[in-house]
Amino acid sequence: MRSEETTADVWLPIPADEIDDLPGPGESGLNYRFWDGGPEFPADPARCAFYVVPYMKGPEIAVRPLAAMTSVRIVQTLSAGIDHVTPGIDALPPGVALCNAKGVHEASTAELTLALILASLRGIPGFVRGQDAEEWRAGFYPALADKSVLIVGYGSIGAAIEDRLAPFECARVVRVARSARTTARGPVHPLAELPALLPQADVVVLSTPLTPETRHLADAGFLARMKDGALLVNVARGPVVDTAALLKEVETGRITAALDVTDPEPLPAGHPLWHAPGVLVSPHVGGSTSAFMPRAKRLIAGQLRRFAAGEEPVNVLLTTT
Ligand SMILES: NC(=O)c1ccc[n+]([C@@H]2O[C@H](COP(=O)([O-])OP(=O)(O)OC[C@H]3O[C@@H](n4cnc5c(N)ncnc54)[C@H](O)[C@@H]3O)[C@@H](O)[C@H]2O)c1
Ligand SMILES: O=C(O)[C@H](O)COP(=O)(O)O
Repeated sequence: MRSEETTADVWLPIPADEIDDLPGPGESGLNYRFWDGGPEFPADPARCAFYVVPYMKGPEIAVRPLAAMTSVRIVQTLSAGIDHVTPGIDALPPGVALCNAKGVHEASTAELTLALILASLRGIPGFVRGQDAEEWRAGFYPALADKSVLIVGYGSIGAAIEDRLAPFECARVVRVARSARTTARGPVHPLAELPALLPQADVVVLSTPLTPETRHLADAGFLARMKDGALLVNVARGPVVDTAALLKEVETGRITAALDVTDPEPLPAGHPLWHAPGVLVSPHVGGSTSAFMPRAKRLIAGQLRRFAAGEEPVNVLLTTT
């Protein structure tokens, strides 16, 4: 990477001096430019070869500089989901690798999934309200033990959720992904089998990416197939659930829900989901923990070392044509 022709700009949303083990600008020919998603981005986007998309920003920010990045080779997100970047990929030249943050979010998102399942089943939100009101609200609540859990979107996060379910003595963990495969734990069922599997699950976890195929995957028909008393957990993306259909279903008290992601997001004041019966909402914090920054920095440093050495990046989800 040393010659003049290969000297290239890297746009980082984290200052270069805060990331250990980055290839030094002298040795690599890489020229680090800081952009945190603010209104001013570095001059000369046409020189950018490696763009690290600022974290937790919507498409309007993530995508804004893409059209001007005529020599970009790698677009790296710090999120697992790339739905906020895909609206901009048509503007990219061919051969650009779009890489996600596989390895960064699994542990944190799986932890939150367990927290939401346990809190919802065991009635923790009601205890917090009781404590606020100084009321002793004793009762009987469902356990996770002996329950059947269905994970829809069994990828990196789905597998991390299954890892964390292991000590809870569930009756079954059932896995669904786009297509069938076998894992050391057992089969992953194809999406076509979902309608038959839904009525058997006590807890249904959504951990798919948001794609045209998964938008409103949990629609009225999906929700109607869920067992009476079942819990729906969404840690995927808000629009994977049809919010209007979910509101109708929870109003009847037939099912409950725990949502780390909502549609719309952020959920505005006055939205009916805030006070819907049996619905626990967390503000899209699945990946937002102390584990994020060290893991994100390690990913960036590794990708840039590979880039400077002329090696292929990891976590490539697609290459533009
Ligand atoms: N709540 C959060 O803070 C948070 C954090 C990280 C990721 N996420 C979301 O979780 C998603 C999954 O992340 P991952 O790292 O596990 O991705 P992944 O690519 O490893 O796994 C996704 C799985 O979903 C399956 N899938 C895709 N389309 C499907 C469909 N139509 N029906 C059923 N399954 C389908 C795939 O086959 C794959 O097994 C991300 O795309 C992101 O949207 C949310
Ligand atoms: O997909 C993820 O990793 C998290 O949900 C954060 O995604 P975002 O940065 O696209 O909001």
